[in-house]
Amino acid sequence: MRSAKDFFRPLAVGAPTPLTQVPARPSRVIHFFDPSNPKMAAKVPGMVGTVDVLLGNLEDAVKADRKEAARAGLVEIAKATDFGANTQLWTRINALDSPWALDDLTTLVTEIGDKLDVVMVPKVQGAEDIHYVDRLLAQLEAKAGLTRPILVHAILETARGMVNVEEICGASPRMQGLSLGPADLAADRRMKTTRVGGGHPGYLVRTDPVDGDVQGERATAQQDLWHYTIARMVDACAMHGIYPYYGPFGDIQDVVACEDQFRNAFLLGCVGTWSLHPVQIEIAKRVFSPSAEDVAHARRVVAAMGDGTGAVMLDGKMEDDASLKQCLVIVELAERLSQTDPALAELYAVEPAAQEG
Ligand SMILES: CC(C)(COP(=O)(O)OP(=O)(O)OC[C@H]1O[C@@H](n2cnc3c(N)ncnc32)[C@H](O)[C@@H]1OP(=O)(O)O)[C@@H](O)C(=O)NCCC(=O)NCCSC(=O)C[C@H](O)C(=O)O
Ligand SMILES: [Mg+2]
Repeated sequence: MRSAKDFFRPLAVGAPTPLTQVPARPSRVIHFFDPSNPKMAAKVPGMVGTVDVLLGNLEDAVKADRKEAARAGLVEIAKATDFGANTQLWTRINALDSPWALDDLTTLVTEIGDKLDVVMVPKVQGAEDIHYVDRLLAQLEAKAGLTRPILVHAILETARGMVNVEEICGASPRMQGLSLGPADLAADRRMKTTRVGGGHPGYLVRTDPVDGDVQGERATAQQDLWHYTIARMVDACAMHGIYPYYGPFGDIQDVVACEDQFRNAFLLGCVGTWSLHPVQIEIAKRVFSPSAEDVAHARRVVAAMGDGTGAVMLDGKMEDDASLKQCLVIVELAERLSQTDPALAELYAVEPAAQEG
């Protein structure tokens, strides 16, 4: 473990100084594309400004014999594309135990490191994986002459990674956030699901029998398979000042259940999610932006609470310091999103002066 004094020192001579705070840029939707797929790659320039993050995926979903093509394709796209101020470029590299991860990092940082905001690392098991990437990134940044550090995002998709979630979040000042990898995590945990995220109709609770009639009609309610996992991620991220995200929802056609899954994650504290197909982009943006009603209510509470102390009644409900703090989360998120999204600025009626602050 590094001492507190060393924690924010560069890990290689000439590497940029680590950030003490993760930049709070909108990342409601992390849109995955396969850079080796010509049809998807052609769509990327047109998606700039419509998604918060464009992620060139090099790992799973890219066939083994397309790994080099995907890496080269991402370099080409990054060099040719102006991502503007409101869309970040991220990548998901191959797993650290694969034959491709080292070349992924070496090529991407030296070729397009100046355009790359975040490297997503899959199947992170513990702090040792982050330490490895941290040092390597510092060496490569120094070699490439980069002036700002590339951040790291870990995917939780093993039981060991989940058990070590707190140490992963705190392993480096580069840590930007965590995503849930429900498909790999389910397999590693030996869960009996066969889906990429989402629920399962068999995971339910049933009301008690009436008059001992166990065969009688009894209401059931499907439960959320991911509640425990997401809640743990959210706490670990909040503790370390980094951001939690849901992950993939593989049933592309079921836009209704997709929205439900995204909203559960939003309500529990996640700041964004992945989109795997263009149809999921608008869902993610809508769900991870607070509603106009919630923003208006939150502002009323903030106004009613004055100096923030004491308790007041508003619409028959008690408001105090703790509800004020929840409302400030909503108001601050709305103001941050309004700075990059004119439609939301209008929806939330944010004054231009507030947008600049
Ligand atoms: C899921 C898909 C394979 C579906 O692709 P396709 O069959 O081509 O869908 P459509 O015909 O509906 O596509 C319509 C047009 O849209 C383009 N398209 C599709 N997806 C994308 C995209 N992601 N970005 C940009 N453009 C896209 C198609 O090319 C069509 O174009 P056109 O013909 O010109 O109209 C496909 O969507 C896909 O591969 N998506 C990404 C999948 C992915 O990244 N998977 C990895 C992340 S999930 C994971 O890894 C699990 C996780 O790690 C865990 O453990 O849980
Ligand atoms: Mg996975």
